[in-house]
Amino acid sequence: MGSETLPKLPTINFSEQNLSPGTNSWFSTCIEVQHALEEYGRFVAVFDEVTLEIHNAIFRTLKELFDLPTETKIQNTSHKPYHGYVGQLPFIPLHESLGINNSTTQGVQSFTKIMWPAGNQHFYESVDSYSMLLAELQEIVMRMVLESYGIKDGCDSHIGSTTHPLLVMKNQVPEMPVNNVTFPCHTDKSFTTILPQKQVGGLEIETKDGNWIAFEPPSPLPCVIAGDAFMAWSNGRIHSPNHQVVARGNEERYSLGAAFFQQMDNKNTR
Ligand SMILES: O=C(O)CCC(=O)C(=O)O
Ligand SMILES: [Fe+2]
Repeated sequence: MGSETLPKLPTINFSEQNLSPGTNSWFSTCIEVQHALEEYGRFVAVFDEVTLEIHNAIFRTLKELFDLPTETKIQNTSHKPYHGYVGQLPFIPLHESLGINNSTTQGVQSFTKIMWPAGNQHFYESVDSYSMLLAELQEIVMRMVLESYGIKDGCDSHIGSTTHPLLVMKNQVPEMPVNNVTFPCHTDKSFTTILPQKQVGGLEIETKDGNWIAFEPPSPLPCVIAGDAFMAWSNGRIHSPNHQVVARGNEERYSLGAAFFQQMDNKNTR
């Protein structure tokens, strides 16, 4: 499996100017989003609200979280597989993750209470405000896709209830500095997943023609990946790419996966 760095990542600018519905720049951004999701199933988002300061605060606080004792981390349970605490699994021994359900409602608050019964205002505030921003970006992407497919009348009636589970992850440094897969190849089940990552690298995505490319946008730019729900909803137009994480270098890698699920009312969309 060859791996190379793609010289140009599809990058889309979600600046204020591009976000005014009805303007030419809104419409051309909708087309860019549609094209990137159909051709590549991914893009890098330039979203000014996600500043370097917010980004750095998140990654500092993730270290603090994973440094908690395992006895504390296993208190985070979920009825969904892989959404509670994951760690020390024989087939992914370097990987640890914690799921935060309903991250845009009360989820971050409940999660913070489980991890720090005496409170951790800094963790709560950084993760809560960050997940709100990522949810906002995901809803913009959804609206843009609806618009570019010509589903204009009342986007709101096509967007049902949305859920925003957040996964926070840590991959340890392998003992042997070879290409170790720390998070195996998969597609996401969501509509979209936003993956902000610290500048350590390691995320690889398979292109439609079967090549693996490193996908490493500069901080704080997050990457947006389409998942299986978006592919199914679009009758296969949108591509849900295989991706994986490979350990590189000698630094621990922290990442987030902010998933976006929604119920779509499809009755008027054909
Ligand atoms: O750690 C990453 O960057 C990727 C994680 C991932 O693919 C996922 O959460 O679905
Ligand atoms: Fe994924």
